[in-house]
Amino acid sequence: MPQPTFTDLDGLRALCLSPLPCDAAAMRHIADREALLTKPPGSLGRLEELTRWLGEWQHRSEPRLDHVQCIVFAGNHGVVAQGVSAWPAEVTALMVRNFQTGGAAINQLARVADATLVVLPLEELRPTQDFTLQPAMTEETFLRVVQTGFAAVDPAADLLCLGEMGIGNTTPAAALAAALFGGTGQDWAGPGAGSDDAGMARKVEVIDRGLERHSALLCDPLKAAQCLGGHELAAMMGATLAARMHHIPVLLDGFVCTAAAAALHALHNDGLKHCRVAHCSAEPGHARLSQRLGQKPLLDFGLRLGEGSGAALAVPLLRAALACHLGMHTFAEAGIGG
Ligand SMILES: O=C(O)c1ccc[n+]([C@@H]2O[C@H](COP(=O)([O-])O)[C@@H](O)[C@H]2O)c1
Ligand SMILES: Cc1cc2nc[nH]c2cc1C
Repeated sequence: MPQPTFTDLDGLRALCLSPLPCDAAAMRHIADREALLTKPPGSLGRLEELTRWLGEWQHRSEPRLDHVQCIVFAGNHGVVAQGVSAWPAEVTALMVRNFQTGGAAINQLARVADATLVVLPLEELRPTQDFTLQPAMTEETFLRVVQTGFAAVDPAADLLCLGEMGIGNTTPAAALAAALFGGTGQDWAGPGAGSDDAGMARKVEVIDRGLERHSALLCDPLKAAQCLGGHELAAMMGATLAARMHHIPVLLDGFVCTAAAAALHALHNDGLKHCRVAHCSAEPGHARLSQRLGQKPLLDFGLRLGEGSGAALAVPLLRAALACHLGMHTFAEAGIGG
């Protein structure tokens, strides 16, 4: 498939609204085999549903997980100047270096998941604009980072794990969630990477000011993502869209990643059907956000790290689902039953 070029929001919107290439026949084939395996029907619970989901989106009646790609997008945020994070913006670049030298949690979890890790700092880590004063990104910058995210996806991947790093990014994520699903800063803000009560109060107020400033545009999910989001959020949205076009199922990570992808759901009710929320973050808004997307996170481990950590952690679960589906004997093969 040729790489699309996003020159305006309407072109991007058209792709977001284009038909969803799922494969119902592959899913039926998997369900038919599942019924023959040596176990009471349905007894492998959600593992069975996950195998069908992989086949439906990979377009394979025998799904594979030979090549798992994990992408961590990194960006900085203008709103950090307003004291919305417990950490200074410089930590974003320092953590990118840590990813590149193998020292972060995601390096270990990606290795355990047998995933190829790609780390992509966006816009040379220049911060977005402060969204309480102006749109976080111009339309041009927004489209450029969406495109970068789209292009980062390996079309040959069997599964994509998405993650991010960006000091301050739980603030744009909460603002975007409020814009897409309603509510205020109070409804969607959480402690992020460790904000105290005073930091949380600043965050709530910053989100509310952003919602107020851009209120005229927020009925459009793409405008909301441009005005309130961030570089790494826009790139994750682009990567999620690319994965759908390339028939690659996606594991979304925590609150920030899910909020970024949620714009696709807001544009089209089925826009995230090829995605699963991998875990429920301890960030309080994440459970509600997952619910609004009709998603039940696969794991609930109290993680609140980002980096794609929860997505990588869920990969062995998918490998387990496939191992059972592909490796088990049927009743006939095992000589059980009449
Ligand atoms: O996505 C999540 O569930 C999540 C929850 C808490 C913190 N984070 C990470 O923490 C950073 C943002 O926190 P903050 O407080 O600076 O907005 C950013 O690098 C995220 O990857 C991410
Ligand atoms: C140290 C640190 C590591 C992170 N990884 C993702 N977000 C993070 C935020 C901080 C502060």
